[in-house]
Amino acid sequence: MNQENEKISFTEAIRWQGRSWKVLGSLCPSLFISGILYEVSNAAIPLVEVWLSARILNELVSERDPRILFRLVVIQLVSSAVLAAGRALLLRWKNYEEAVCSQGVEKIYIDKMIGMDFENIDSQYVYDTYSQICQSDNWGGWGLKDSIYRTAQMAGQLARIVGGVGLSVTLFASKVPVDGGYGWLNHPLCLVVILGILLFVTLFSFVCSDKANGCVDKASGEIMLSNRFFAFFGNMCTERERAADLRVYEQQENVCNPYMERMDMFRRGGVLAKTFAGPMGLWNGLSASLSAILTGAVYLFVCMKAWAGAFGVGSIAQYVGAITSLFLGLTNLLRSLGVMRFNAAYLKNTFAFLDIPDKMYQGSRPIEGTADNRTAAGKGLPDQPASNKEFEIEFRDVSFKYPGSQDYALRHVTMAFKMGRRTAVVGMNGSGKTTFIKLLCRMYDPTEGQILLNGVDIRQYRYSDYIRLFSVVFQDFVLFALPLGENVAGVKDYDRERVKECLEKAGFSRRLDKMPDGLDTYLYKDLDKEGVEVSGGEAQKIAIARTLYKDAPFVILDEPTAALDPVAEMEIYSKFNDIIEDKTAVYISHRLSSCQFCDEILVFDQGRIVQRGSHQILVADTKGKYCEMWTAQAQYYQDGEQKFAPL
Ligand SMILES: Nc1ncnc2c1ncn2[C@@H]1O[C@H](COP(=O)(O)OP(=O)(O)OP(=O)(O)O)[C@@H](O)[C@H]1O
Repeated sequence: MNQENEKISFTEAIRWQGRSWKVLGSLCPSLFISGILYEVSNAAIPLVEVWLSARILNELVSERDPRILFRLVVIQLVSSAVLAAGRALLLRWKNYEEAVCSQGVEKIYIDKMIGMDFENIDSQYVYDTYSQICQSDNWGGWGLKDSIYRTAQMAGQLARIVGGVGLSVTLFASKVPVDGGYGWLNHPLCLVVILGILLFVTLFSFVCSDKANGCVDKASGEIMLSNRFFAFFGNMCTERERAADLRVYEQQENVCNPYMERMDMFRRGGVLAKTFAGPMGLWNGLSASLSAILTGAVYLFVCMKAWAGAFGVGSIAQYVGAITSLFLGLTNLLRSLGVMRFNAAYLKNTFAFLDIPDKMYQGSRPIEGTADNRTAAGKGLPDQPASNKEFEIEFRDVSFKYPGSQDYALRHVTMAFKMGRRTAVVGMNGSGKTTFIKLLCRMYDPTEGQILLNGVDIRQYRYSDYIRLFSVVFQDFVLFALPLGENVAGVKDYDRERVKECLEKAGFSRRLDKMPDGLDTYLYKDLDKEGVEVSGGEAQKIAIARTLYKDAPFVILDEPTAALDPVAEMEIYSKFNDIIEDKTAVYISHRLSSCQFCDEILVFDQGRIVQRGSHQILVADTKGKYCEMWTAQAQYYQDGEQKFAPL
């Protein structure tokens, strides 16, 4: 990131800042208003207080009129109370808006990720860009969030400058009596020298703090990489799914700790410590000493003018406060501009992520009969998914390479799904079965060839309509830590009877009876401490029920019974026809005996369909791949039977 930062010019930084204002302005306009008002009040309140205090002090050392003094003290007290209360209210408003906006910014990324072309999710570039955003946010709130705070702070700094100028004008305008020997203080050169010192110290102090920031900037690449390692190994050690492996293979000691120890960054005497204690500390120290020198110079000048009789002693506090405010405002404004430029590199990365083009799901052709019928209200609507007889899908000479891969995962696949029929897809590991399903669901588009729905290229259809044609249990399906019923229905407002029916068909009814809150029982404990843990097989049954509830014309089951016990597996197979009804079913399994009930079996080998037909036909071809796999499996079972039969 530091190399990026070097390349970003100030004009470009303003461009990225402008873009972020546009995004944030529509996302959380109230945060801009509350943030700016809060920072301005923060800058203005001390100036008001110092001005009133100066009036009181001047009165004390001059006329000492009790009525005026009383009035001034009351004004001071009331205004302090009102301003403090106003600032507290503004802070409350700003904090609230910040929390809302922070969620909004996260939502921007979530929406982008969810709406993204599936193939992009797999891409290394997307992964890197997104991790960079998360890391910079975790590390220092860099990116969109910083751009909001920076804007508000700059407004506050401007207010400090304006206030400082306003309160210090009379310092330069008021003349000392010429006969006291201090007449030279009225000389315009004196004003020029004082302003020159102010300007020089401001600029030099800015340069010092910029150098100090530069030290962190230089280390930022390493810091983020270390953060990434730390987060990765740190999270790994706390993941429940890894707990067993970590213990059995002592991975904490052998993998996590050595990696974390190798990271020099956060250790005593490491890169970060050296950066803070070394040049960065020195630059910051120099900047602070210069500020002190400036304050000293201002005190001297102001006191001399007061001594010479240009104004009352009370005004000393006002002028010192005003000049300090002016100096702080100027330095911090310059610093903020520098930080804005620094942050531009993170904004650039953020927009590189948000601008990743989504090309895949551009089709607009509607598919009749594909309304979402999962809600309770949706059930029974005339626009439910029509019978599968209306949908025929054909692969026409489809070949496919994963993005960035040189090898074809599928080669010249040509086939059509016969309506209402069951198709089994079998093959060795890595032969292309899951890839075939991913293309069918349009997670990816073919590299060559076409997939057609009712004779039309599927790219032309509206994706939301197209995906409603499928119910899929993926090999690596995931359930939500939400109530069981919502997991099955995929919506909050669902038809409870239908969910129960689907769970029963999937063989989950006995477990459902034991669920403390029935369909309302939370799965896992992430969101509810009373949530229940389900076994791998039970989770698979819930995933099958989810498939049934969706009631789509195509049902795809990728290794649907891999985690089921033999009884549950047998139940699913014996009820398979009832479960699937008249839908088109695609079934991937390594257990060839379970494919026998299918009308057609497609045998994949190295991305090609090398055989197709019914079990009887395929098994009869003794030189074919299917027969080879079948014999290997049958052998295993026969051996087993021989071994265990006597028992
Ligand atoms: N995201 C990916 N990027 C690159 N290559 C991939 C990706 N996913 C799979 N592959 C490759 O594509 C080929 C086919 O994989 P696929 O997952 O379709 O096989 P499969 O037949 O389903 O295997 P299994 O029986 O083990 O589930 C494999 O060589 C695999 O390494």
